[in-house]
Amino acid sequence: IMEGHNYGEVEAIKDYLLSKTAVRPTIGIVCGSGLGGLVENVENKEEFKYEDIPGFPRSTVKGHAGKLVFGTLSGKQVVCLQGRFHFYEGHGMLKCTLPVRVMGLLGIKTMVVTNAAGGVNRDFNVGDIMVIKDHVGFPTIAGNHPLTGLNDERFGPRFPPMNQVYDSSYQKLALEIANEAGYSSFIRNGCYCMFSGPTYETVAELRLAAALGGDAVGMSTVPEVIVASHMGIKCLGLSLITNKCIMEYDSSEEPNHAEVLEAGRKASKYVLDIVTKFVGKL
Ligand SMILES: Nc1nc2ncn(CCNC(CO)CO)c2c(=O)[nH]1
Repeated sequence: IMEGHNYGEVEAIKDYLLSKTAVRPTIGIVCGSGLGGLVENVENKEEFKYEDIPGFPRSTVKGHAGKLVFGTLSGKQVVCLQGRFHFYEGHGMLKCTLPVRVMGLLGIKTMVVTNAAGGVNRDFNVGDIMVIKDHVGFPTIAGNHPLTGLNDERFGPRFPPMNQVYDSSYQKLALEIANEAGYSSFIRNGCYCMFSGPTYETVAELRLAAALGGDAVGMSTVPEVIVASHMGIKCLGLSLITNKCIMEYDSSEEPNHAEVLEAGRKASKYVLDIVTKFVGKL
């Protein structure tokens, strides 16, 4: 099949899942590195391992469980992706974003996407939570894009607008929730820059991101948000800052995945609190 034409594949997975659960989710939640604990507050959980879902990709990254979790959160019917697919794992962009298309056909109208990210903005600290207001997708700008190839109008339009991709009322609500919860000292609002990974960025690449107004960098989220927005799903993005990017040549430090997972575990309770309250207020 020509790339970009996976409606039938997605529909078959949707039909399989609808036959297995009575949950009809209106909200999808994507859990980032070390943020799998987000599903702790979900009640009446019904879990499907990715490998048990016919046609679903396999997750390969440490810290990503690989489960689709249906249930109720703050009184709303939700579906959570516990473990996401990254472009750096070698999945094409179509496969990376297939779970979002499945959630779209399941009927979600809102997607909350969380990720771990490196802090580029020098005011950011480890443990900060950044409400995403916009993104720069280096891979998608270069053509590694989930919407290239044939466009299936049943998903969305050929040329989708991207100027409102992070819903401004959702950003406002998330910031209000965080400030009311007493998180004002570590809640941020900024721009997320995606690099393909798996390498972390060079100093020059980080300076490029900063020059473009980037506040945080990561290796995910952009493809999922593009595909969700294409399907008319409104998005809220939350980046947990797990490390400060090294932007000097004479630094002896090195970024590593262990510190990302550790910081994620420590601060995930705040992300969980914001998401739980956000879902309740929709
Ligand atoms: N400099 C930098 N720091 C980061 N901390 C978390 N991530 C997000 C990537 N997370 C995993 C892979 O999913 C690698 O730690 C990054 C990143 O991409 N770059």
